[in-house]
Amino acid sequence: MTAEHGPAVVADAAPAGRAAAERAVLRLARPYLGRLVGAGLLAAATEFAGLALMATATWLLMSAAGQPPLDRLTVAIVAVRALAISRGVFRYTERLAGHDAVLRMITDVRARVFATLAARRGTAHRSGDVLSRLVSDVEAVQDLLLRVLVPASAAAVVGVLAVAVAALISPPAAGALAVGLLVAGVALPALATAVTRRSAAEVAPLRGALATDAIDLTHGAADLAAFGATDVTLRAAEQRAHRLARLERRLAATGFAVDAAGVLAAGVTAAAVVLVALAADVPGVLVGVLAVGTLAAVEVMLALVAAARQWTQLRPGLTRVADLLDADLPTAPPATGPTDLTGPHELRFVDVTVRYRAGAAPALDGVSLDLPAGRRIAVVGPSGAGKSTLAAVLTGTVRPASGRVTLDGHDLSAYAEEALPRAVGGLLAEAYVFHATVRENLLLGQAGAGEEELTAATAAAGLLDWVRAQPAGWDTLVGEEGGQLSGGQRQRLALARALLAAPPVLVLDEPTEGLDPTAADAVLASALAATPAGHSVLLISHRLSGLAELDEIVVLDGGRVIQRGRHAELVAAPGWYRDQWLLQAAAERGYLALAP
Ligand SMILES: Nc1ncnc2c1ncn2[C@@H]1O[C@H](COP(=O)(O)OP(=O)(O)OP(=O)(O)O)[C@@H](O)[C@H]1O
Repeated sequence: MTAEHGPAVVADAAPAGRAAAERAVLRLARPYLGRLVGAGLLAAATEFAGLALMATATWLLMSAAGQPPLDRLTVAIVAVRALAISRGVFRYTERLAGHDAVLRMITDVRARVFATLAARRGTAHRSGDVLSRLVSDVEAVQDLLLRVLVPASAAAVVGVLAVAVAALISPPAAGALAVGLLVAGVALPALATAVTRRSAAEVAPLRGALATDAIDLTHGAADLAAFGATDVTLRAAEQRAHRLARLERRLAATGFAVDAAGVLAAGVTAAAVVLVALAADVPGVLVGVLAVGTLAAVEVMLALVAAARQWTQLRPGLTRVADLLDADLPTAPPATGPTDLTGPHELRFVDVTVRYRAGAAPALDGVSLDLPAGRRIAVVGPSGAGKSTLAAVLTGTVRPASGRVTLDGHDLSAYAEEALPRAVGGLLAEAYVFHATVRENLLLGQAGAGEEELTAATAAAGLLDWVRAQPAGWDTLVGEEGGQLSGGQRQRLALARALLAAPPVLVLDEPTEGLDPTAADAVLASALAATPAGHSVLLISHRLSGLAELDEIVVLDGGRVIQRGRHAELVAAPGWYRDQWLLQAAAERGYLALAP
């Protein structure tokens, strides 16, 4: 088994076979099939009422021209009114039934997509990709049903009915109508799909690339300007925009050509039906009815062209949803570990190896560690040594390829995902600060914390003076990702939240990053002092200052433990720790000498 942070399991676009995605969507729709079929029948009734209205009105007008007695027209007059009203009623109920079914189904699908993505939180999806899966891809499922399947099946039903009714008047004319409807309902949609598919396949990634360009050009504006790369990036974005515009123009032009072919098909079919009906000696009024009815029926069938276009555009999204929901999830083994995690704990690493990618050098290589209740250890080492990986293994976000990590003798994977954070947690690398108030960000650590606890944790993190100096105090908004705070304040806020949460095994990954040496020493000392006596601490740090009181210091390099012991022992022995300690001490002496 390799680490959980492996390559994404989700295939992004490869279709699993023809119409496999559509079949998957229909499987999802099964519980709502009754409502969807009802919506389809109502849509067919709407279209048929429209068609019958045109035909009846034509008969009425042409018959009225011969000034027959009024009672011969009464039924048709009533029918015109009834059809006009019923068409509106059918349309309304169809929309109601269709949307009701689809919105219920979409809620299910969105929940399942969310659950699947959450279960794969270790895999490398970009946040934008996750968002698009949850929003636009799921909407593709909705559009497939409401804009493709329901209108297409309604059009097919109406087409068959129109041919059947025309056959009652004149079978040869019905034959001509059938040919016209096949052209409008089969040949033209196939043509529309063929001409749209290639351009649509190019348009979608181009639009995605343009959206990324827009984000890079706005979020990265300062860095692009600093490196003089604004013009080059802007030109690349403009070129993409021009290509997209060209493609969309071509797409629109071919779209218009297909639409024009549809109008032509309606005219030619109507002319053919009239000629065939006249040749078959159909009475004049009925020829008129057939002509207008044909125009209306072809119009209904042309809805299939729009449906086909829509379908082509929806396919990538549908395929992604279907792949996501179809793929077998790596099922977590049932949680067998204890659920009461409130007491003191013993955490052990035995010969733990972590490999992010098969074949790559391990990020942790045979690391063993003992963290009984109340013990405080620091993990130090050069950049890329595996320190954050160790913290990630500890919190259960990365699983080892070999070796064991146990909490109170039970394998970490035996604990329920939601139970583990009650025992192990803290300040992890790049802690997220929410666009909310200081208080709300802190309460995430301990939901019921009162003023006293907030004050203690914030003081220990060295942020209390700043909070008190703010006009809004605890209710100060910190901005998106803490953007209205300095880097150091953001870090202190995240540390205060971790101290407030106070899990029995507290992990602190670089808690003083971004602070100057004096502040860093003070914050580290107060944070350690604020940790209850029976709680163990695993501190990850670049700085070697302030570690003298810790029970053990573990030096990692290239994923291996190269030194371990107390601070005094390590500075006395030759090796990475002593070299680094001397270097850092000299650098900080220089910094302090320069500081005003
Ligand atoms: N998600 C990941 N996918 C692939 N490789 C990773 C991932 N995270 C870390 N690594 C690799 O694992 C190794 C250890 O990384 P880690 O972040 O644990 O080091 P670190 O000691 O915390 O470094 P730093 O002090 O710079 O934060 C590095 O070589 C890194 O490139």
